[in-house]
Amino acid sequence: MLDLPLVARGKVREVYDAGADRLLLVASDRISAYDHVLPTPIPDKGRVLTALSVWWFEQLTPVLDEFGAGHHLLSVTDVPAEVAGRAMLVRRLTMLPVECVARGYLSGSGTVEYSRTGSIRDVPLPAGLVEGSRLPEPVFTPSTKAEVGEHDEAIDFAAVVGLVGQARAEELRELTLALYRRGAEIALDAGIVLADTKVEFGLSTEGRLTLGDEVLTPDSSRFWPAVTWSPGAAQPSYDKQYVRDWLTSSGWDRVSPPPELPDDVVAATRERYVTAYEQLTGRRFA
Ligand SMILES: CCOC(=O)Cn1cc(-c2ncnc(N)c2C#N)cn1
Repeated sequence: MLDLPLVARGKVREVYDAGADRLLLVASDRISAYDHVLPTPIPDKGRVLTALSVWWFEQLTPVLDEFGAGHHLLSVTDVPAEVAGRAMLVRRLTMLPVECVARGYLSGSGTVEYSRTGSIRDVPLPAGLVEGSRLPEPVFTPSTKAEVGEHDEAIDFAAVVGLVGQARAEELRELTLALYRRGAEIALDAGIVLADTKVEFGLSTEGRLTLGDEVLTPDSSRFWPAVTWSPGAAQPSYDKQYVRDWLTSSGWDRVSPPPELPDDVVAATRERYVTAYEQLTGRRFA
């Protein structure tokens, strides 16, 4: 355990108090599937996803600049040795109470909502879309942060206005969609469909809108292999499909504590994270 005060613990990450206006975001090697944290870690997952977030912060800085916004990353080297490579020293922000989700494709809860209403939230969509369909335009589908262990609650744009005001709500929507568009474009060039993503923003001590949290990782986004993309059924997850398929084949009931993963599934899943990083960034994962 780090000798820093723990601020928050998520399924696969922790946030520590790193002193004067700083936090330490630590990514673990834990993996979650079907809303359960699995008992078997995926070696290097934390390091790969941290390296990916750092790279995305670099790639998305021009988009942030267009909006006069910043990001919270300060350092990945000025961190305790025991978490080196899987920790980000970040600026402490006043987080805005909105999970900013952008969807470029129809999937999961989006498909359910669409099949009932022909739209997602307050955004009408054309008829005939199916699971996995690319949307005509990316859609902003915010939610409020749930308590740890609960599901985030979908809210509409009016509710965002109620939380942060009209101007800020519009800024969050436009910036979230701009970040998603740029990320989706870069990802598709690398053979990965970025189906959707969740980003979080806060205000810096100077009152500047600042991108926080992790960015465009397989934990905060749906990554699908572009080569297998085929609307009409659930798309295979780029990184979690081996785990999901093995869990299903194992007969696990998805309620009792999940079983340990076999070594080959662990190794194949680690390889998917490393490959995603190397394909996206063009850099070797050390
Ligand atoms: C364990 C998982 O929980 C979270 O990451 C959510 N969270 C974000 C913060 C935060 N708070 C102030 N400033 C920031 N820069 C951040 C960030 N990122 C706290 N919890």
